[in-house]
Amino acid sequence: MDHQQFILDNLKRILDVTDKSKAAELLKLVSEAGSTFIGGAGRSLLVSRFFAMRLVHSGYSVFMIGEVVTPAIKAGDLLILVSGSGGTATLLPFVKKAKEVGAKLVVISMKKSSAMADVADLVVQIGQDDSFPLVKGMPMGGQFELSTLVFLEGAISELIHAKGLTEEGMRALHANLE
Ligand SMILES: O=P(O)(O)OC[C@H]1O[C@](O)(CO)[C@@H](O)[C@@H]1O
Repeated sequence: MDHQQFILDNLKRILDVTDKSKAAELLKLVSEAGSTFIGGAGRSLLVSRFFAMRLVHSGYSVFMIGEVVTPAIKAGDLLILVSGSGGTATLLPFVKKAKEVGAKLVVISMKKSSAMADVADLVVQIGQDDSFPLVKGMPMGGQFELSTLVFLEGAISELIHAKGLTEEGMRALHANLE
């Protein structure tokens, strides 16, 4: 068995039924926001970090939830949560706080309805409701995490082309204390 091909085939199956127009809707909310706050749990958090870094390289004001220097979210800001289930208990207080202060909420999830999705301004559903059967070799949230990573990389490519961002310009915004 070709395990790399197996993974790529699964990601393609999921992304083929994902609504790609949601990428533009997501980017529009980021561009309209004061600052964008991003988070998730576990491997979903790691995927969200990939996206956050590229938004910084694209010139946006972005914070990861939970860093000691992360400021308060306020009206006009945007909260983006990556959560396959849309119900991870540790993230729900962030949803409540964002709503309380008048920030907008985007949930990137494999479910179109969940505790988070049901109160979101935008749900970016990766795949469809039946796109994530148990697959031996891609345990737990693996299918969601990797297909979300590719979806968000696609969104960044869309942004780069739309805004004419350059390699040099993005590199200049990359951390220089890394
Ligand atoms: O994406 P969800 O549903 O919020 O779940 C996050 C959980 O999934 C995992 O990423 C495992 O796949 C865990 O690390 C984490 O606890």
